[in-house]
Amino acid sequence: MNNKQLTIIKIGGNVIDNSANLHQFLLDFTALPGDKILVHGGGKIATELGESLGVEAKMVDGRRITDIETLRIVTMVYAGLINKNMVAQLQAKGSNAIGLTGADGNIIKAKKRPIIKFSPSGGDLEGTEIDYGFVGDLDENSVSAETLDRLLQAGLVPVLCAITHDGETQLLNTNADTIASSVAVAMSALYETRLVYCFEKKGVLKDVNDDDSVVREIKANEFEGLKEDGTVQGGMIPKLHNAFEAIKKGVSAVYIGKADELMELGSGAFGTKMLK
Ligand SMILES: Nc1ncnc2c1ncn2[C@@H]1O[C@H](COP(=O)(O)OP(=O)(O)O)[C@@H](O)[C@H]1O
Ligand SMILES: CC(=O)N[C@@H](CCC(=O)OP(=O)(O)O)C(=O)O
Repeated sequence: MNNKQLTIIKIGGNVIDNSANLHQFLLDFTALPGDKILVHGGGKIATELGESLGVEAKMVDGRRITDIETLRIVTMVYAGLINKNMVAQLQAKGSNAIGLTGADGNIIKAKKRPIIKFSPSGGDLEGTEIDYGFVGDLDENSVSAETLDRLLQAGLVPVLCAITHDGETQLLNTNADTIASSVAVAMSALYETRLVYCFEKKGVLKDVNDDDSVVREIKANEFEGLKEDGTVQGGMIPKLHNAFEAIKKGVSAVYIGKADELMELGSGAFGTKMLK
């Protein structure tokens, strides 16, 4: 058992898009004790900028089809606009943040997703071939835990965006929930690691329209049933998949909850906790 503790927090695009919510979240993040890493998305902002430039967003199974035009947009939005603004805000709040893509320091090396047959159960796209374009998939060797550890030991707070690379000049777009999960798994070799997904709802909800219907704990073997009965849908499906992957592969604790309730994390009253 590692005695060093680390918290990895992922913040989604709906919170980033609201400046008051983002400001409060970054204050709470700064106040959180101990070593920490922030992973951010920003899908909503990339979609809006794309639309204003005449590039329509195409999502399949919660993942963005990333052609060359889209890759330019997401690189500008995630690695530039969002990442650098977040670092500047964290610096002003007293967190010594350093903003990084997966190419910086070779922190996350991904593999371009091959053209795959899409087979959701009963979906319209069943059997069709999908080319996701410049989307990067991660495996157990993708994240350099040693490099992240060196940054933490230097007193820095890594702020990772959803851009990775293949090591051969190509930048790739990787879902931020997946990055958070893979970083947490890799870091759990060195630290006792907890992973926290923050978004705009109070946790995984029994009824997505009732904000107070939070499910406090979900066991891995309950996930399939929640998908089948429609309790979890859309972006929540890949988020839960990533959450359970992390728990299965050695992360000590995984939570999904509301960004502005982050201060409740230690009290046991924060969001939904994933169980093995
Ligand atoms: N049972 C559920 N509980 C909470 N949210 C759910 C549920 N089922 C589907 N969702 C949807 O999942 C969304 C979160 O997924 P996503 O948009 O990918 O998150 P993020 O903003 O972190 O990227 C919520 O905004 C909500 O609309
Ligand atoms: C491949 C892929 O889908 N990448 C994501 C990366 C951003 C992200 O994950 O943003 P949120 O966390 O705000 O959804 C995308 O471009 O939407």
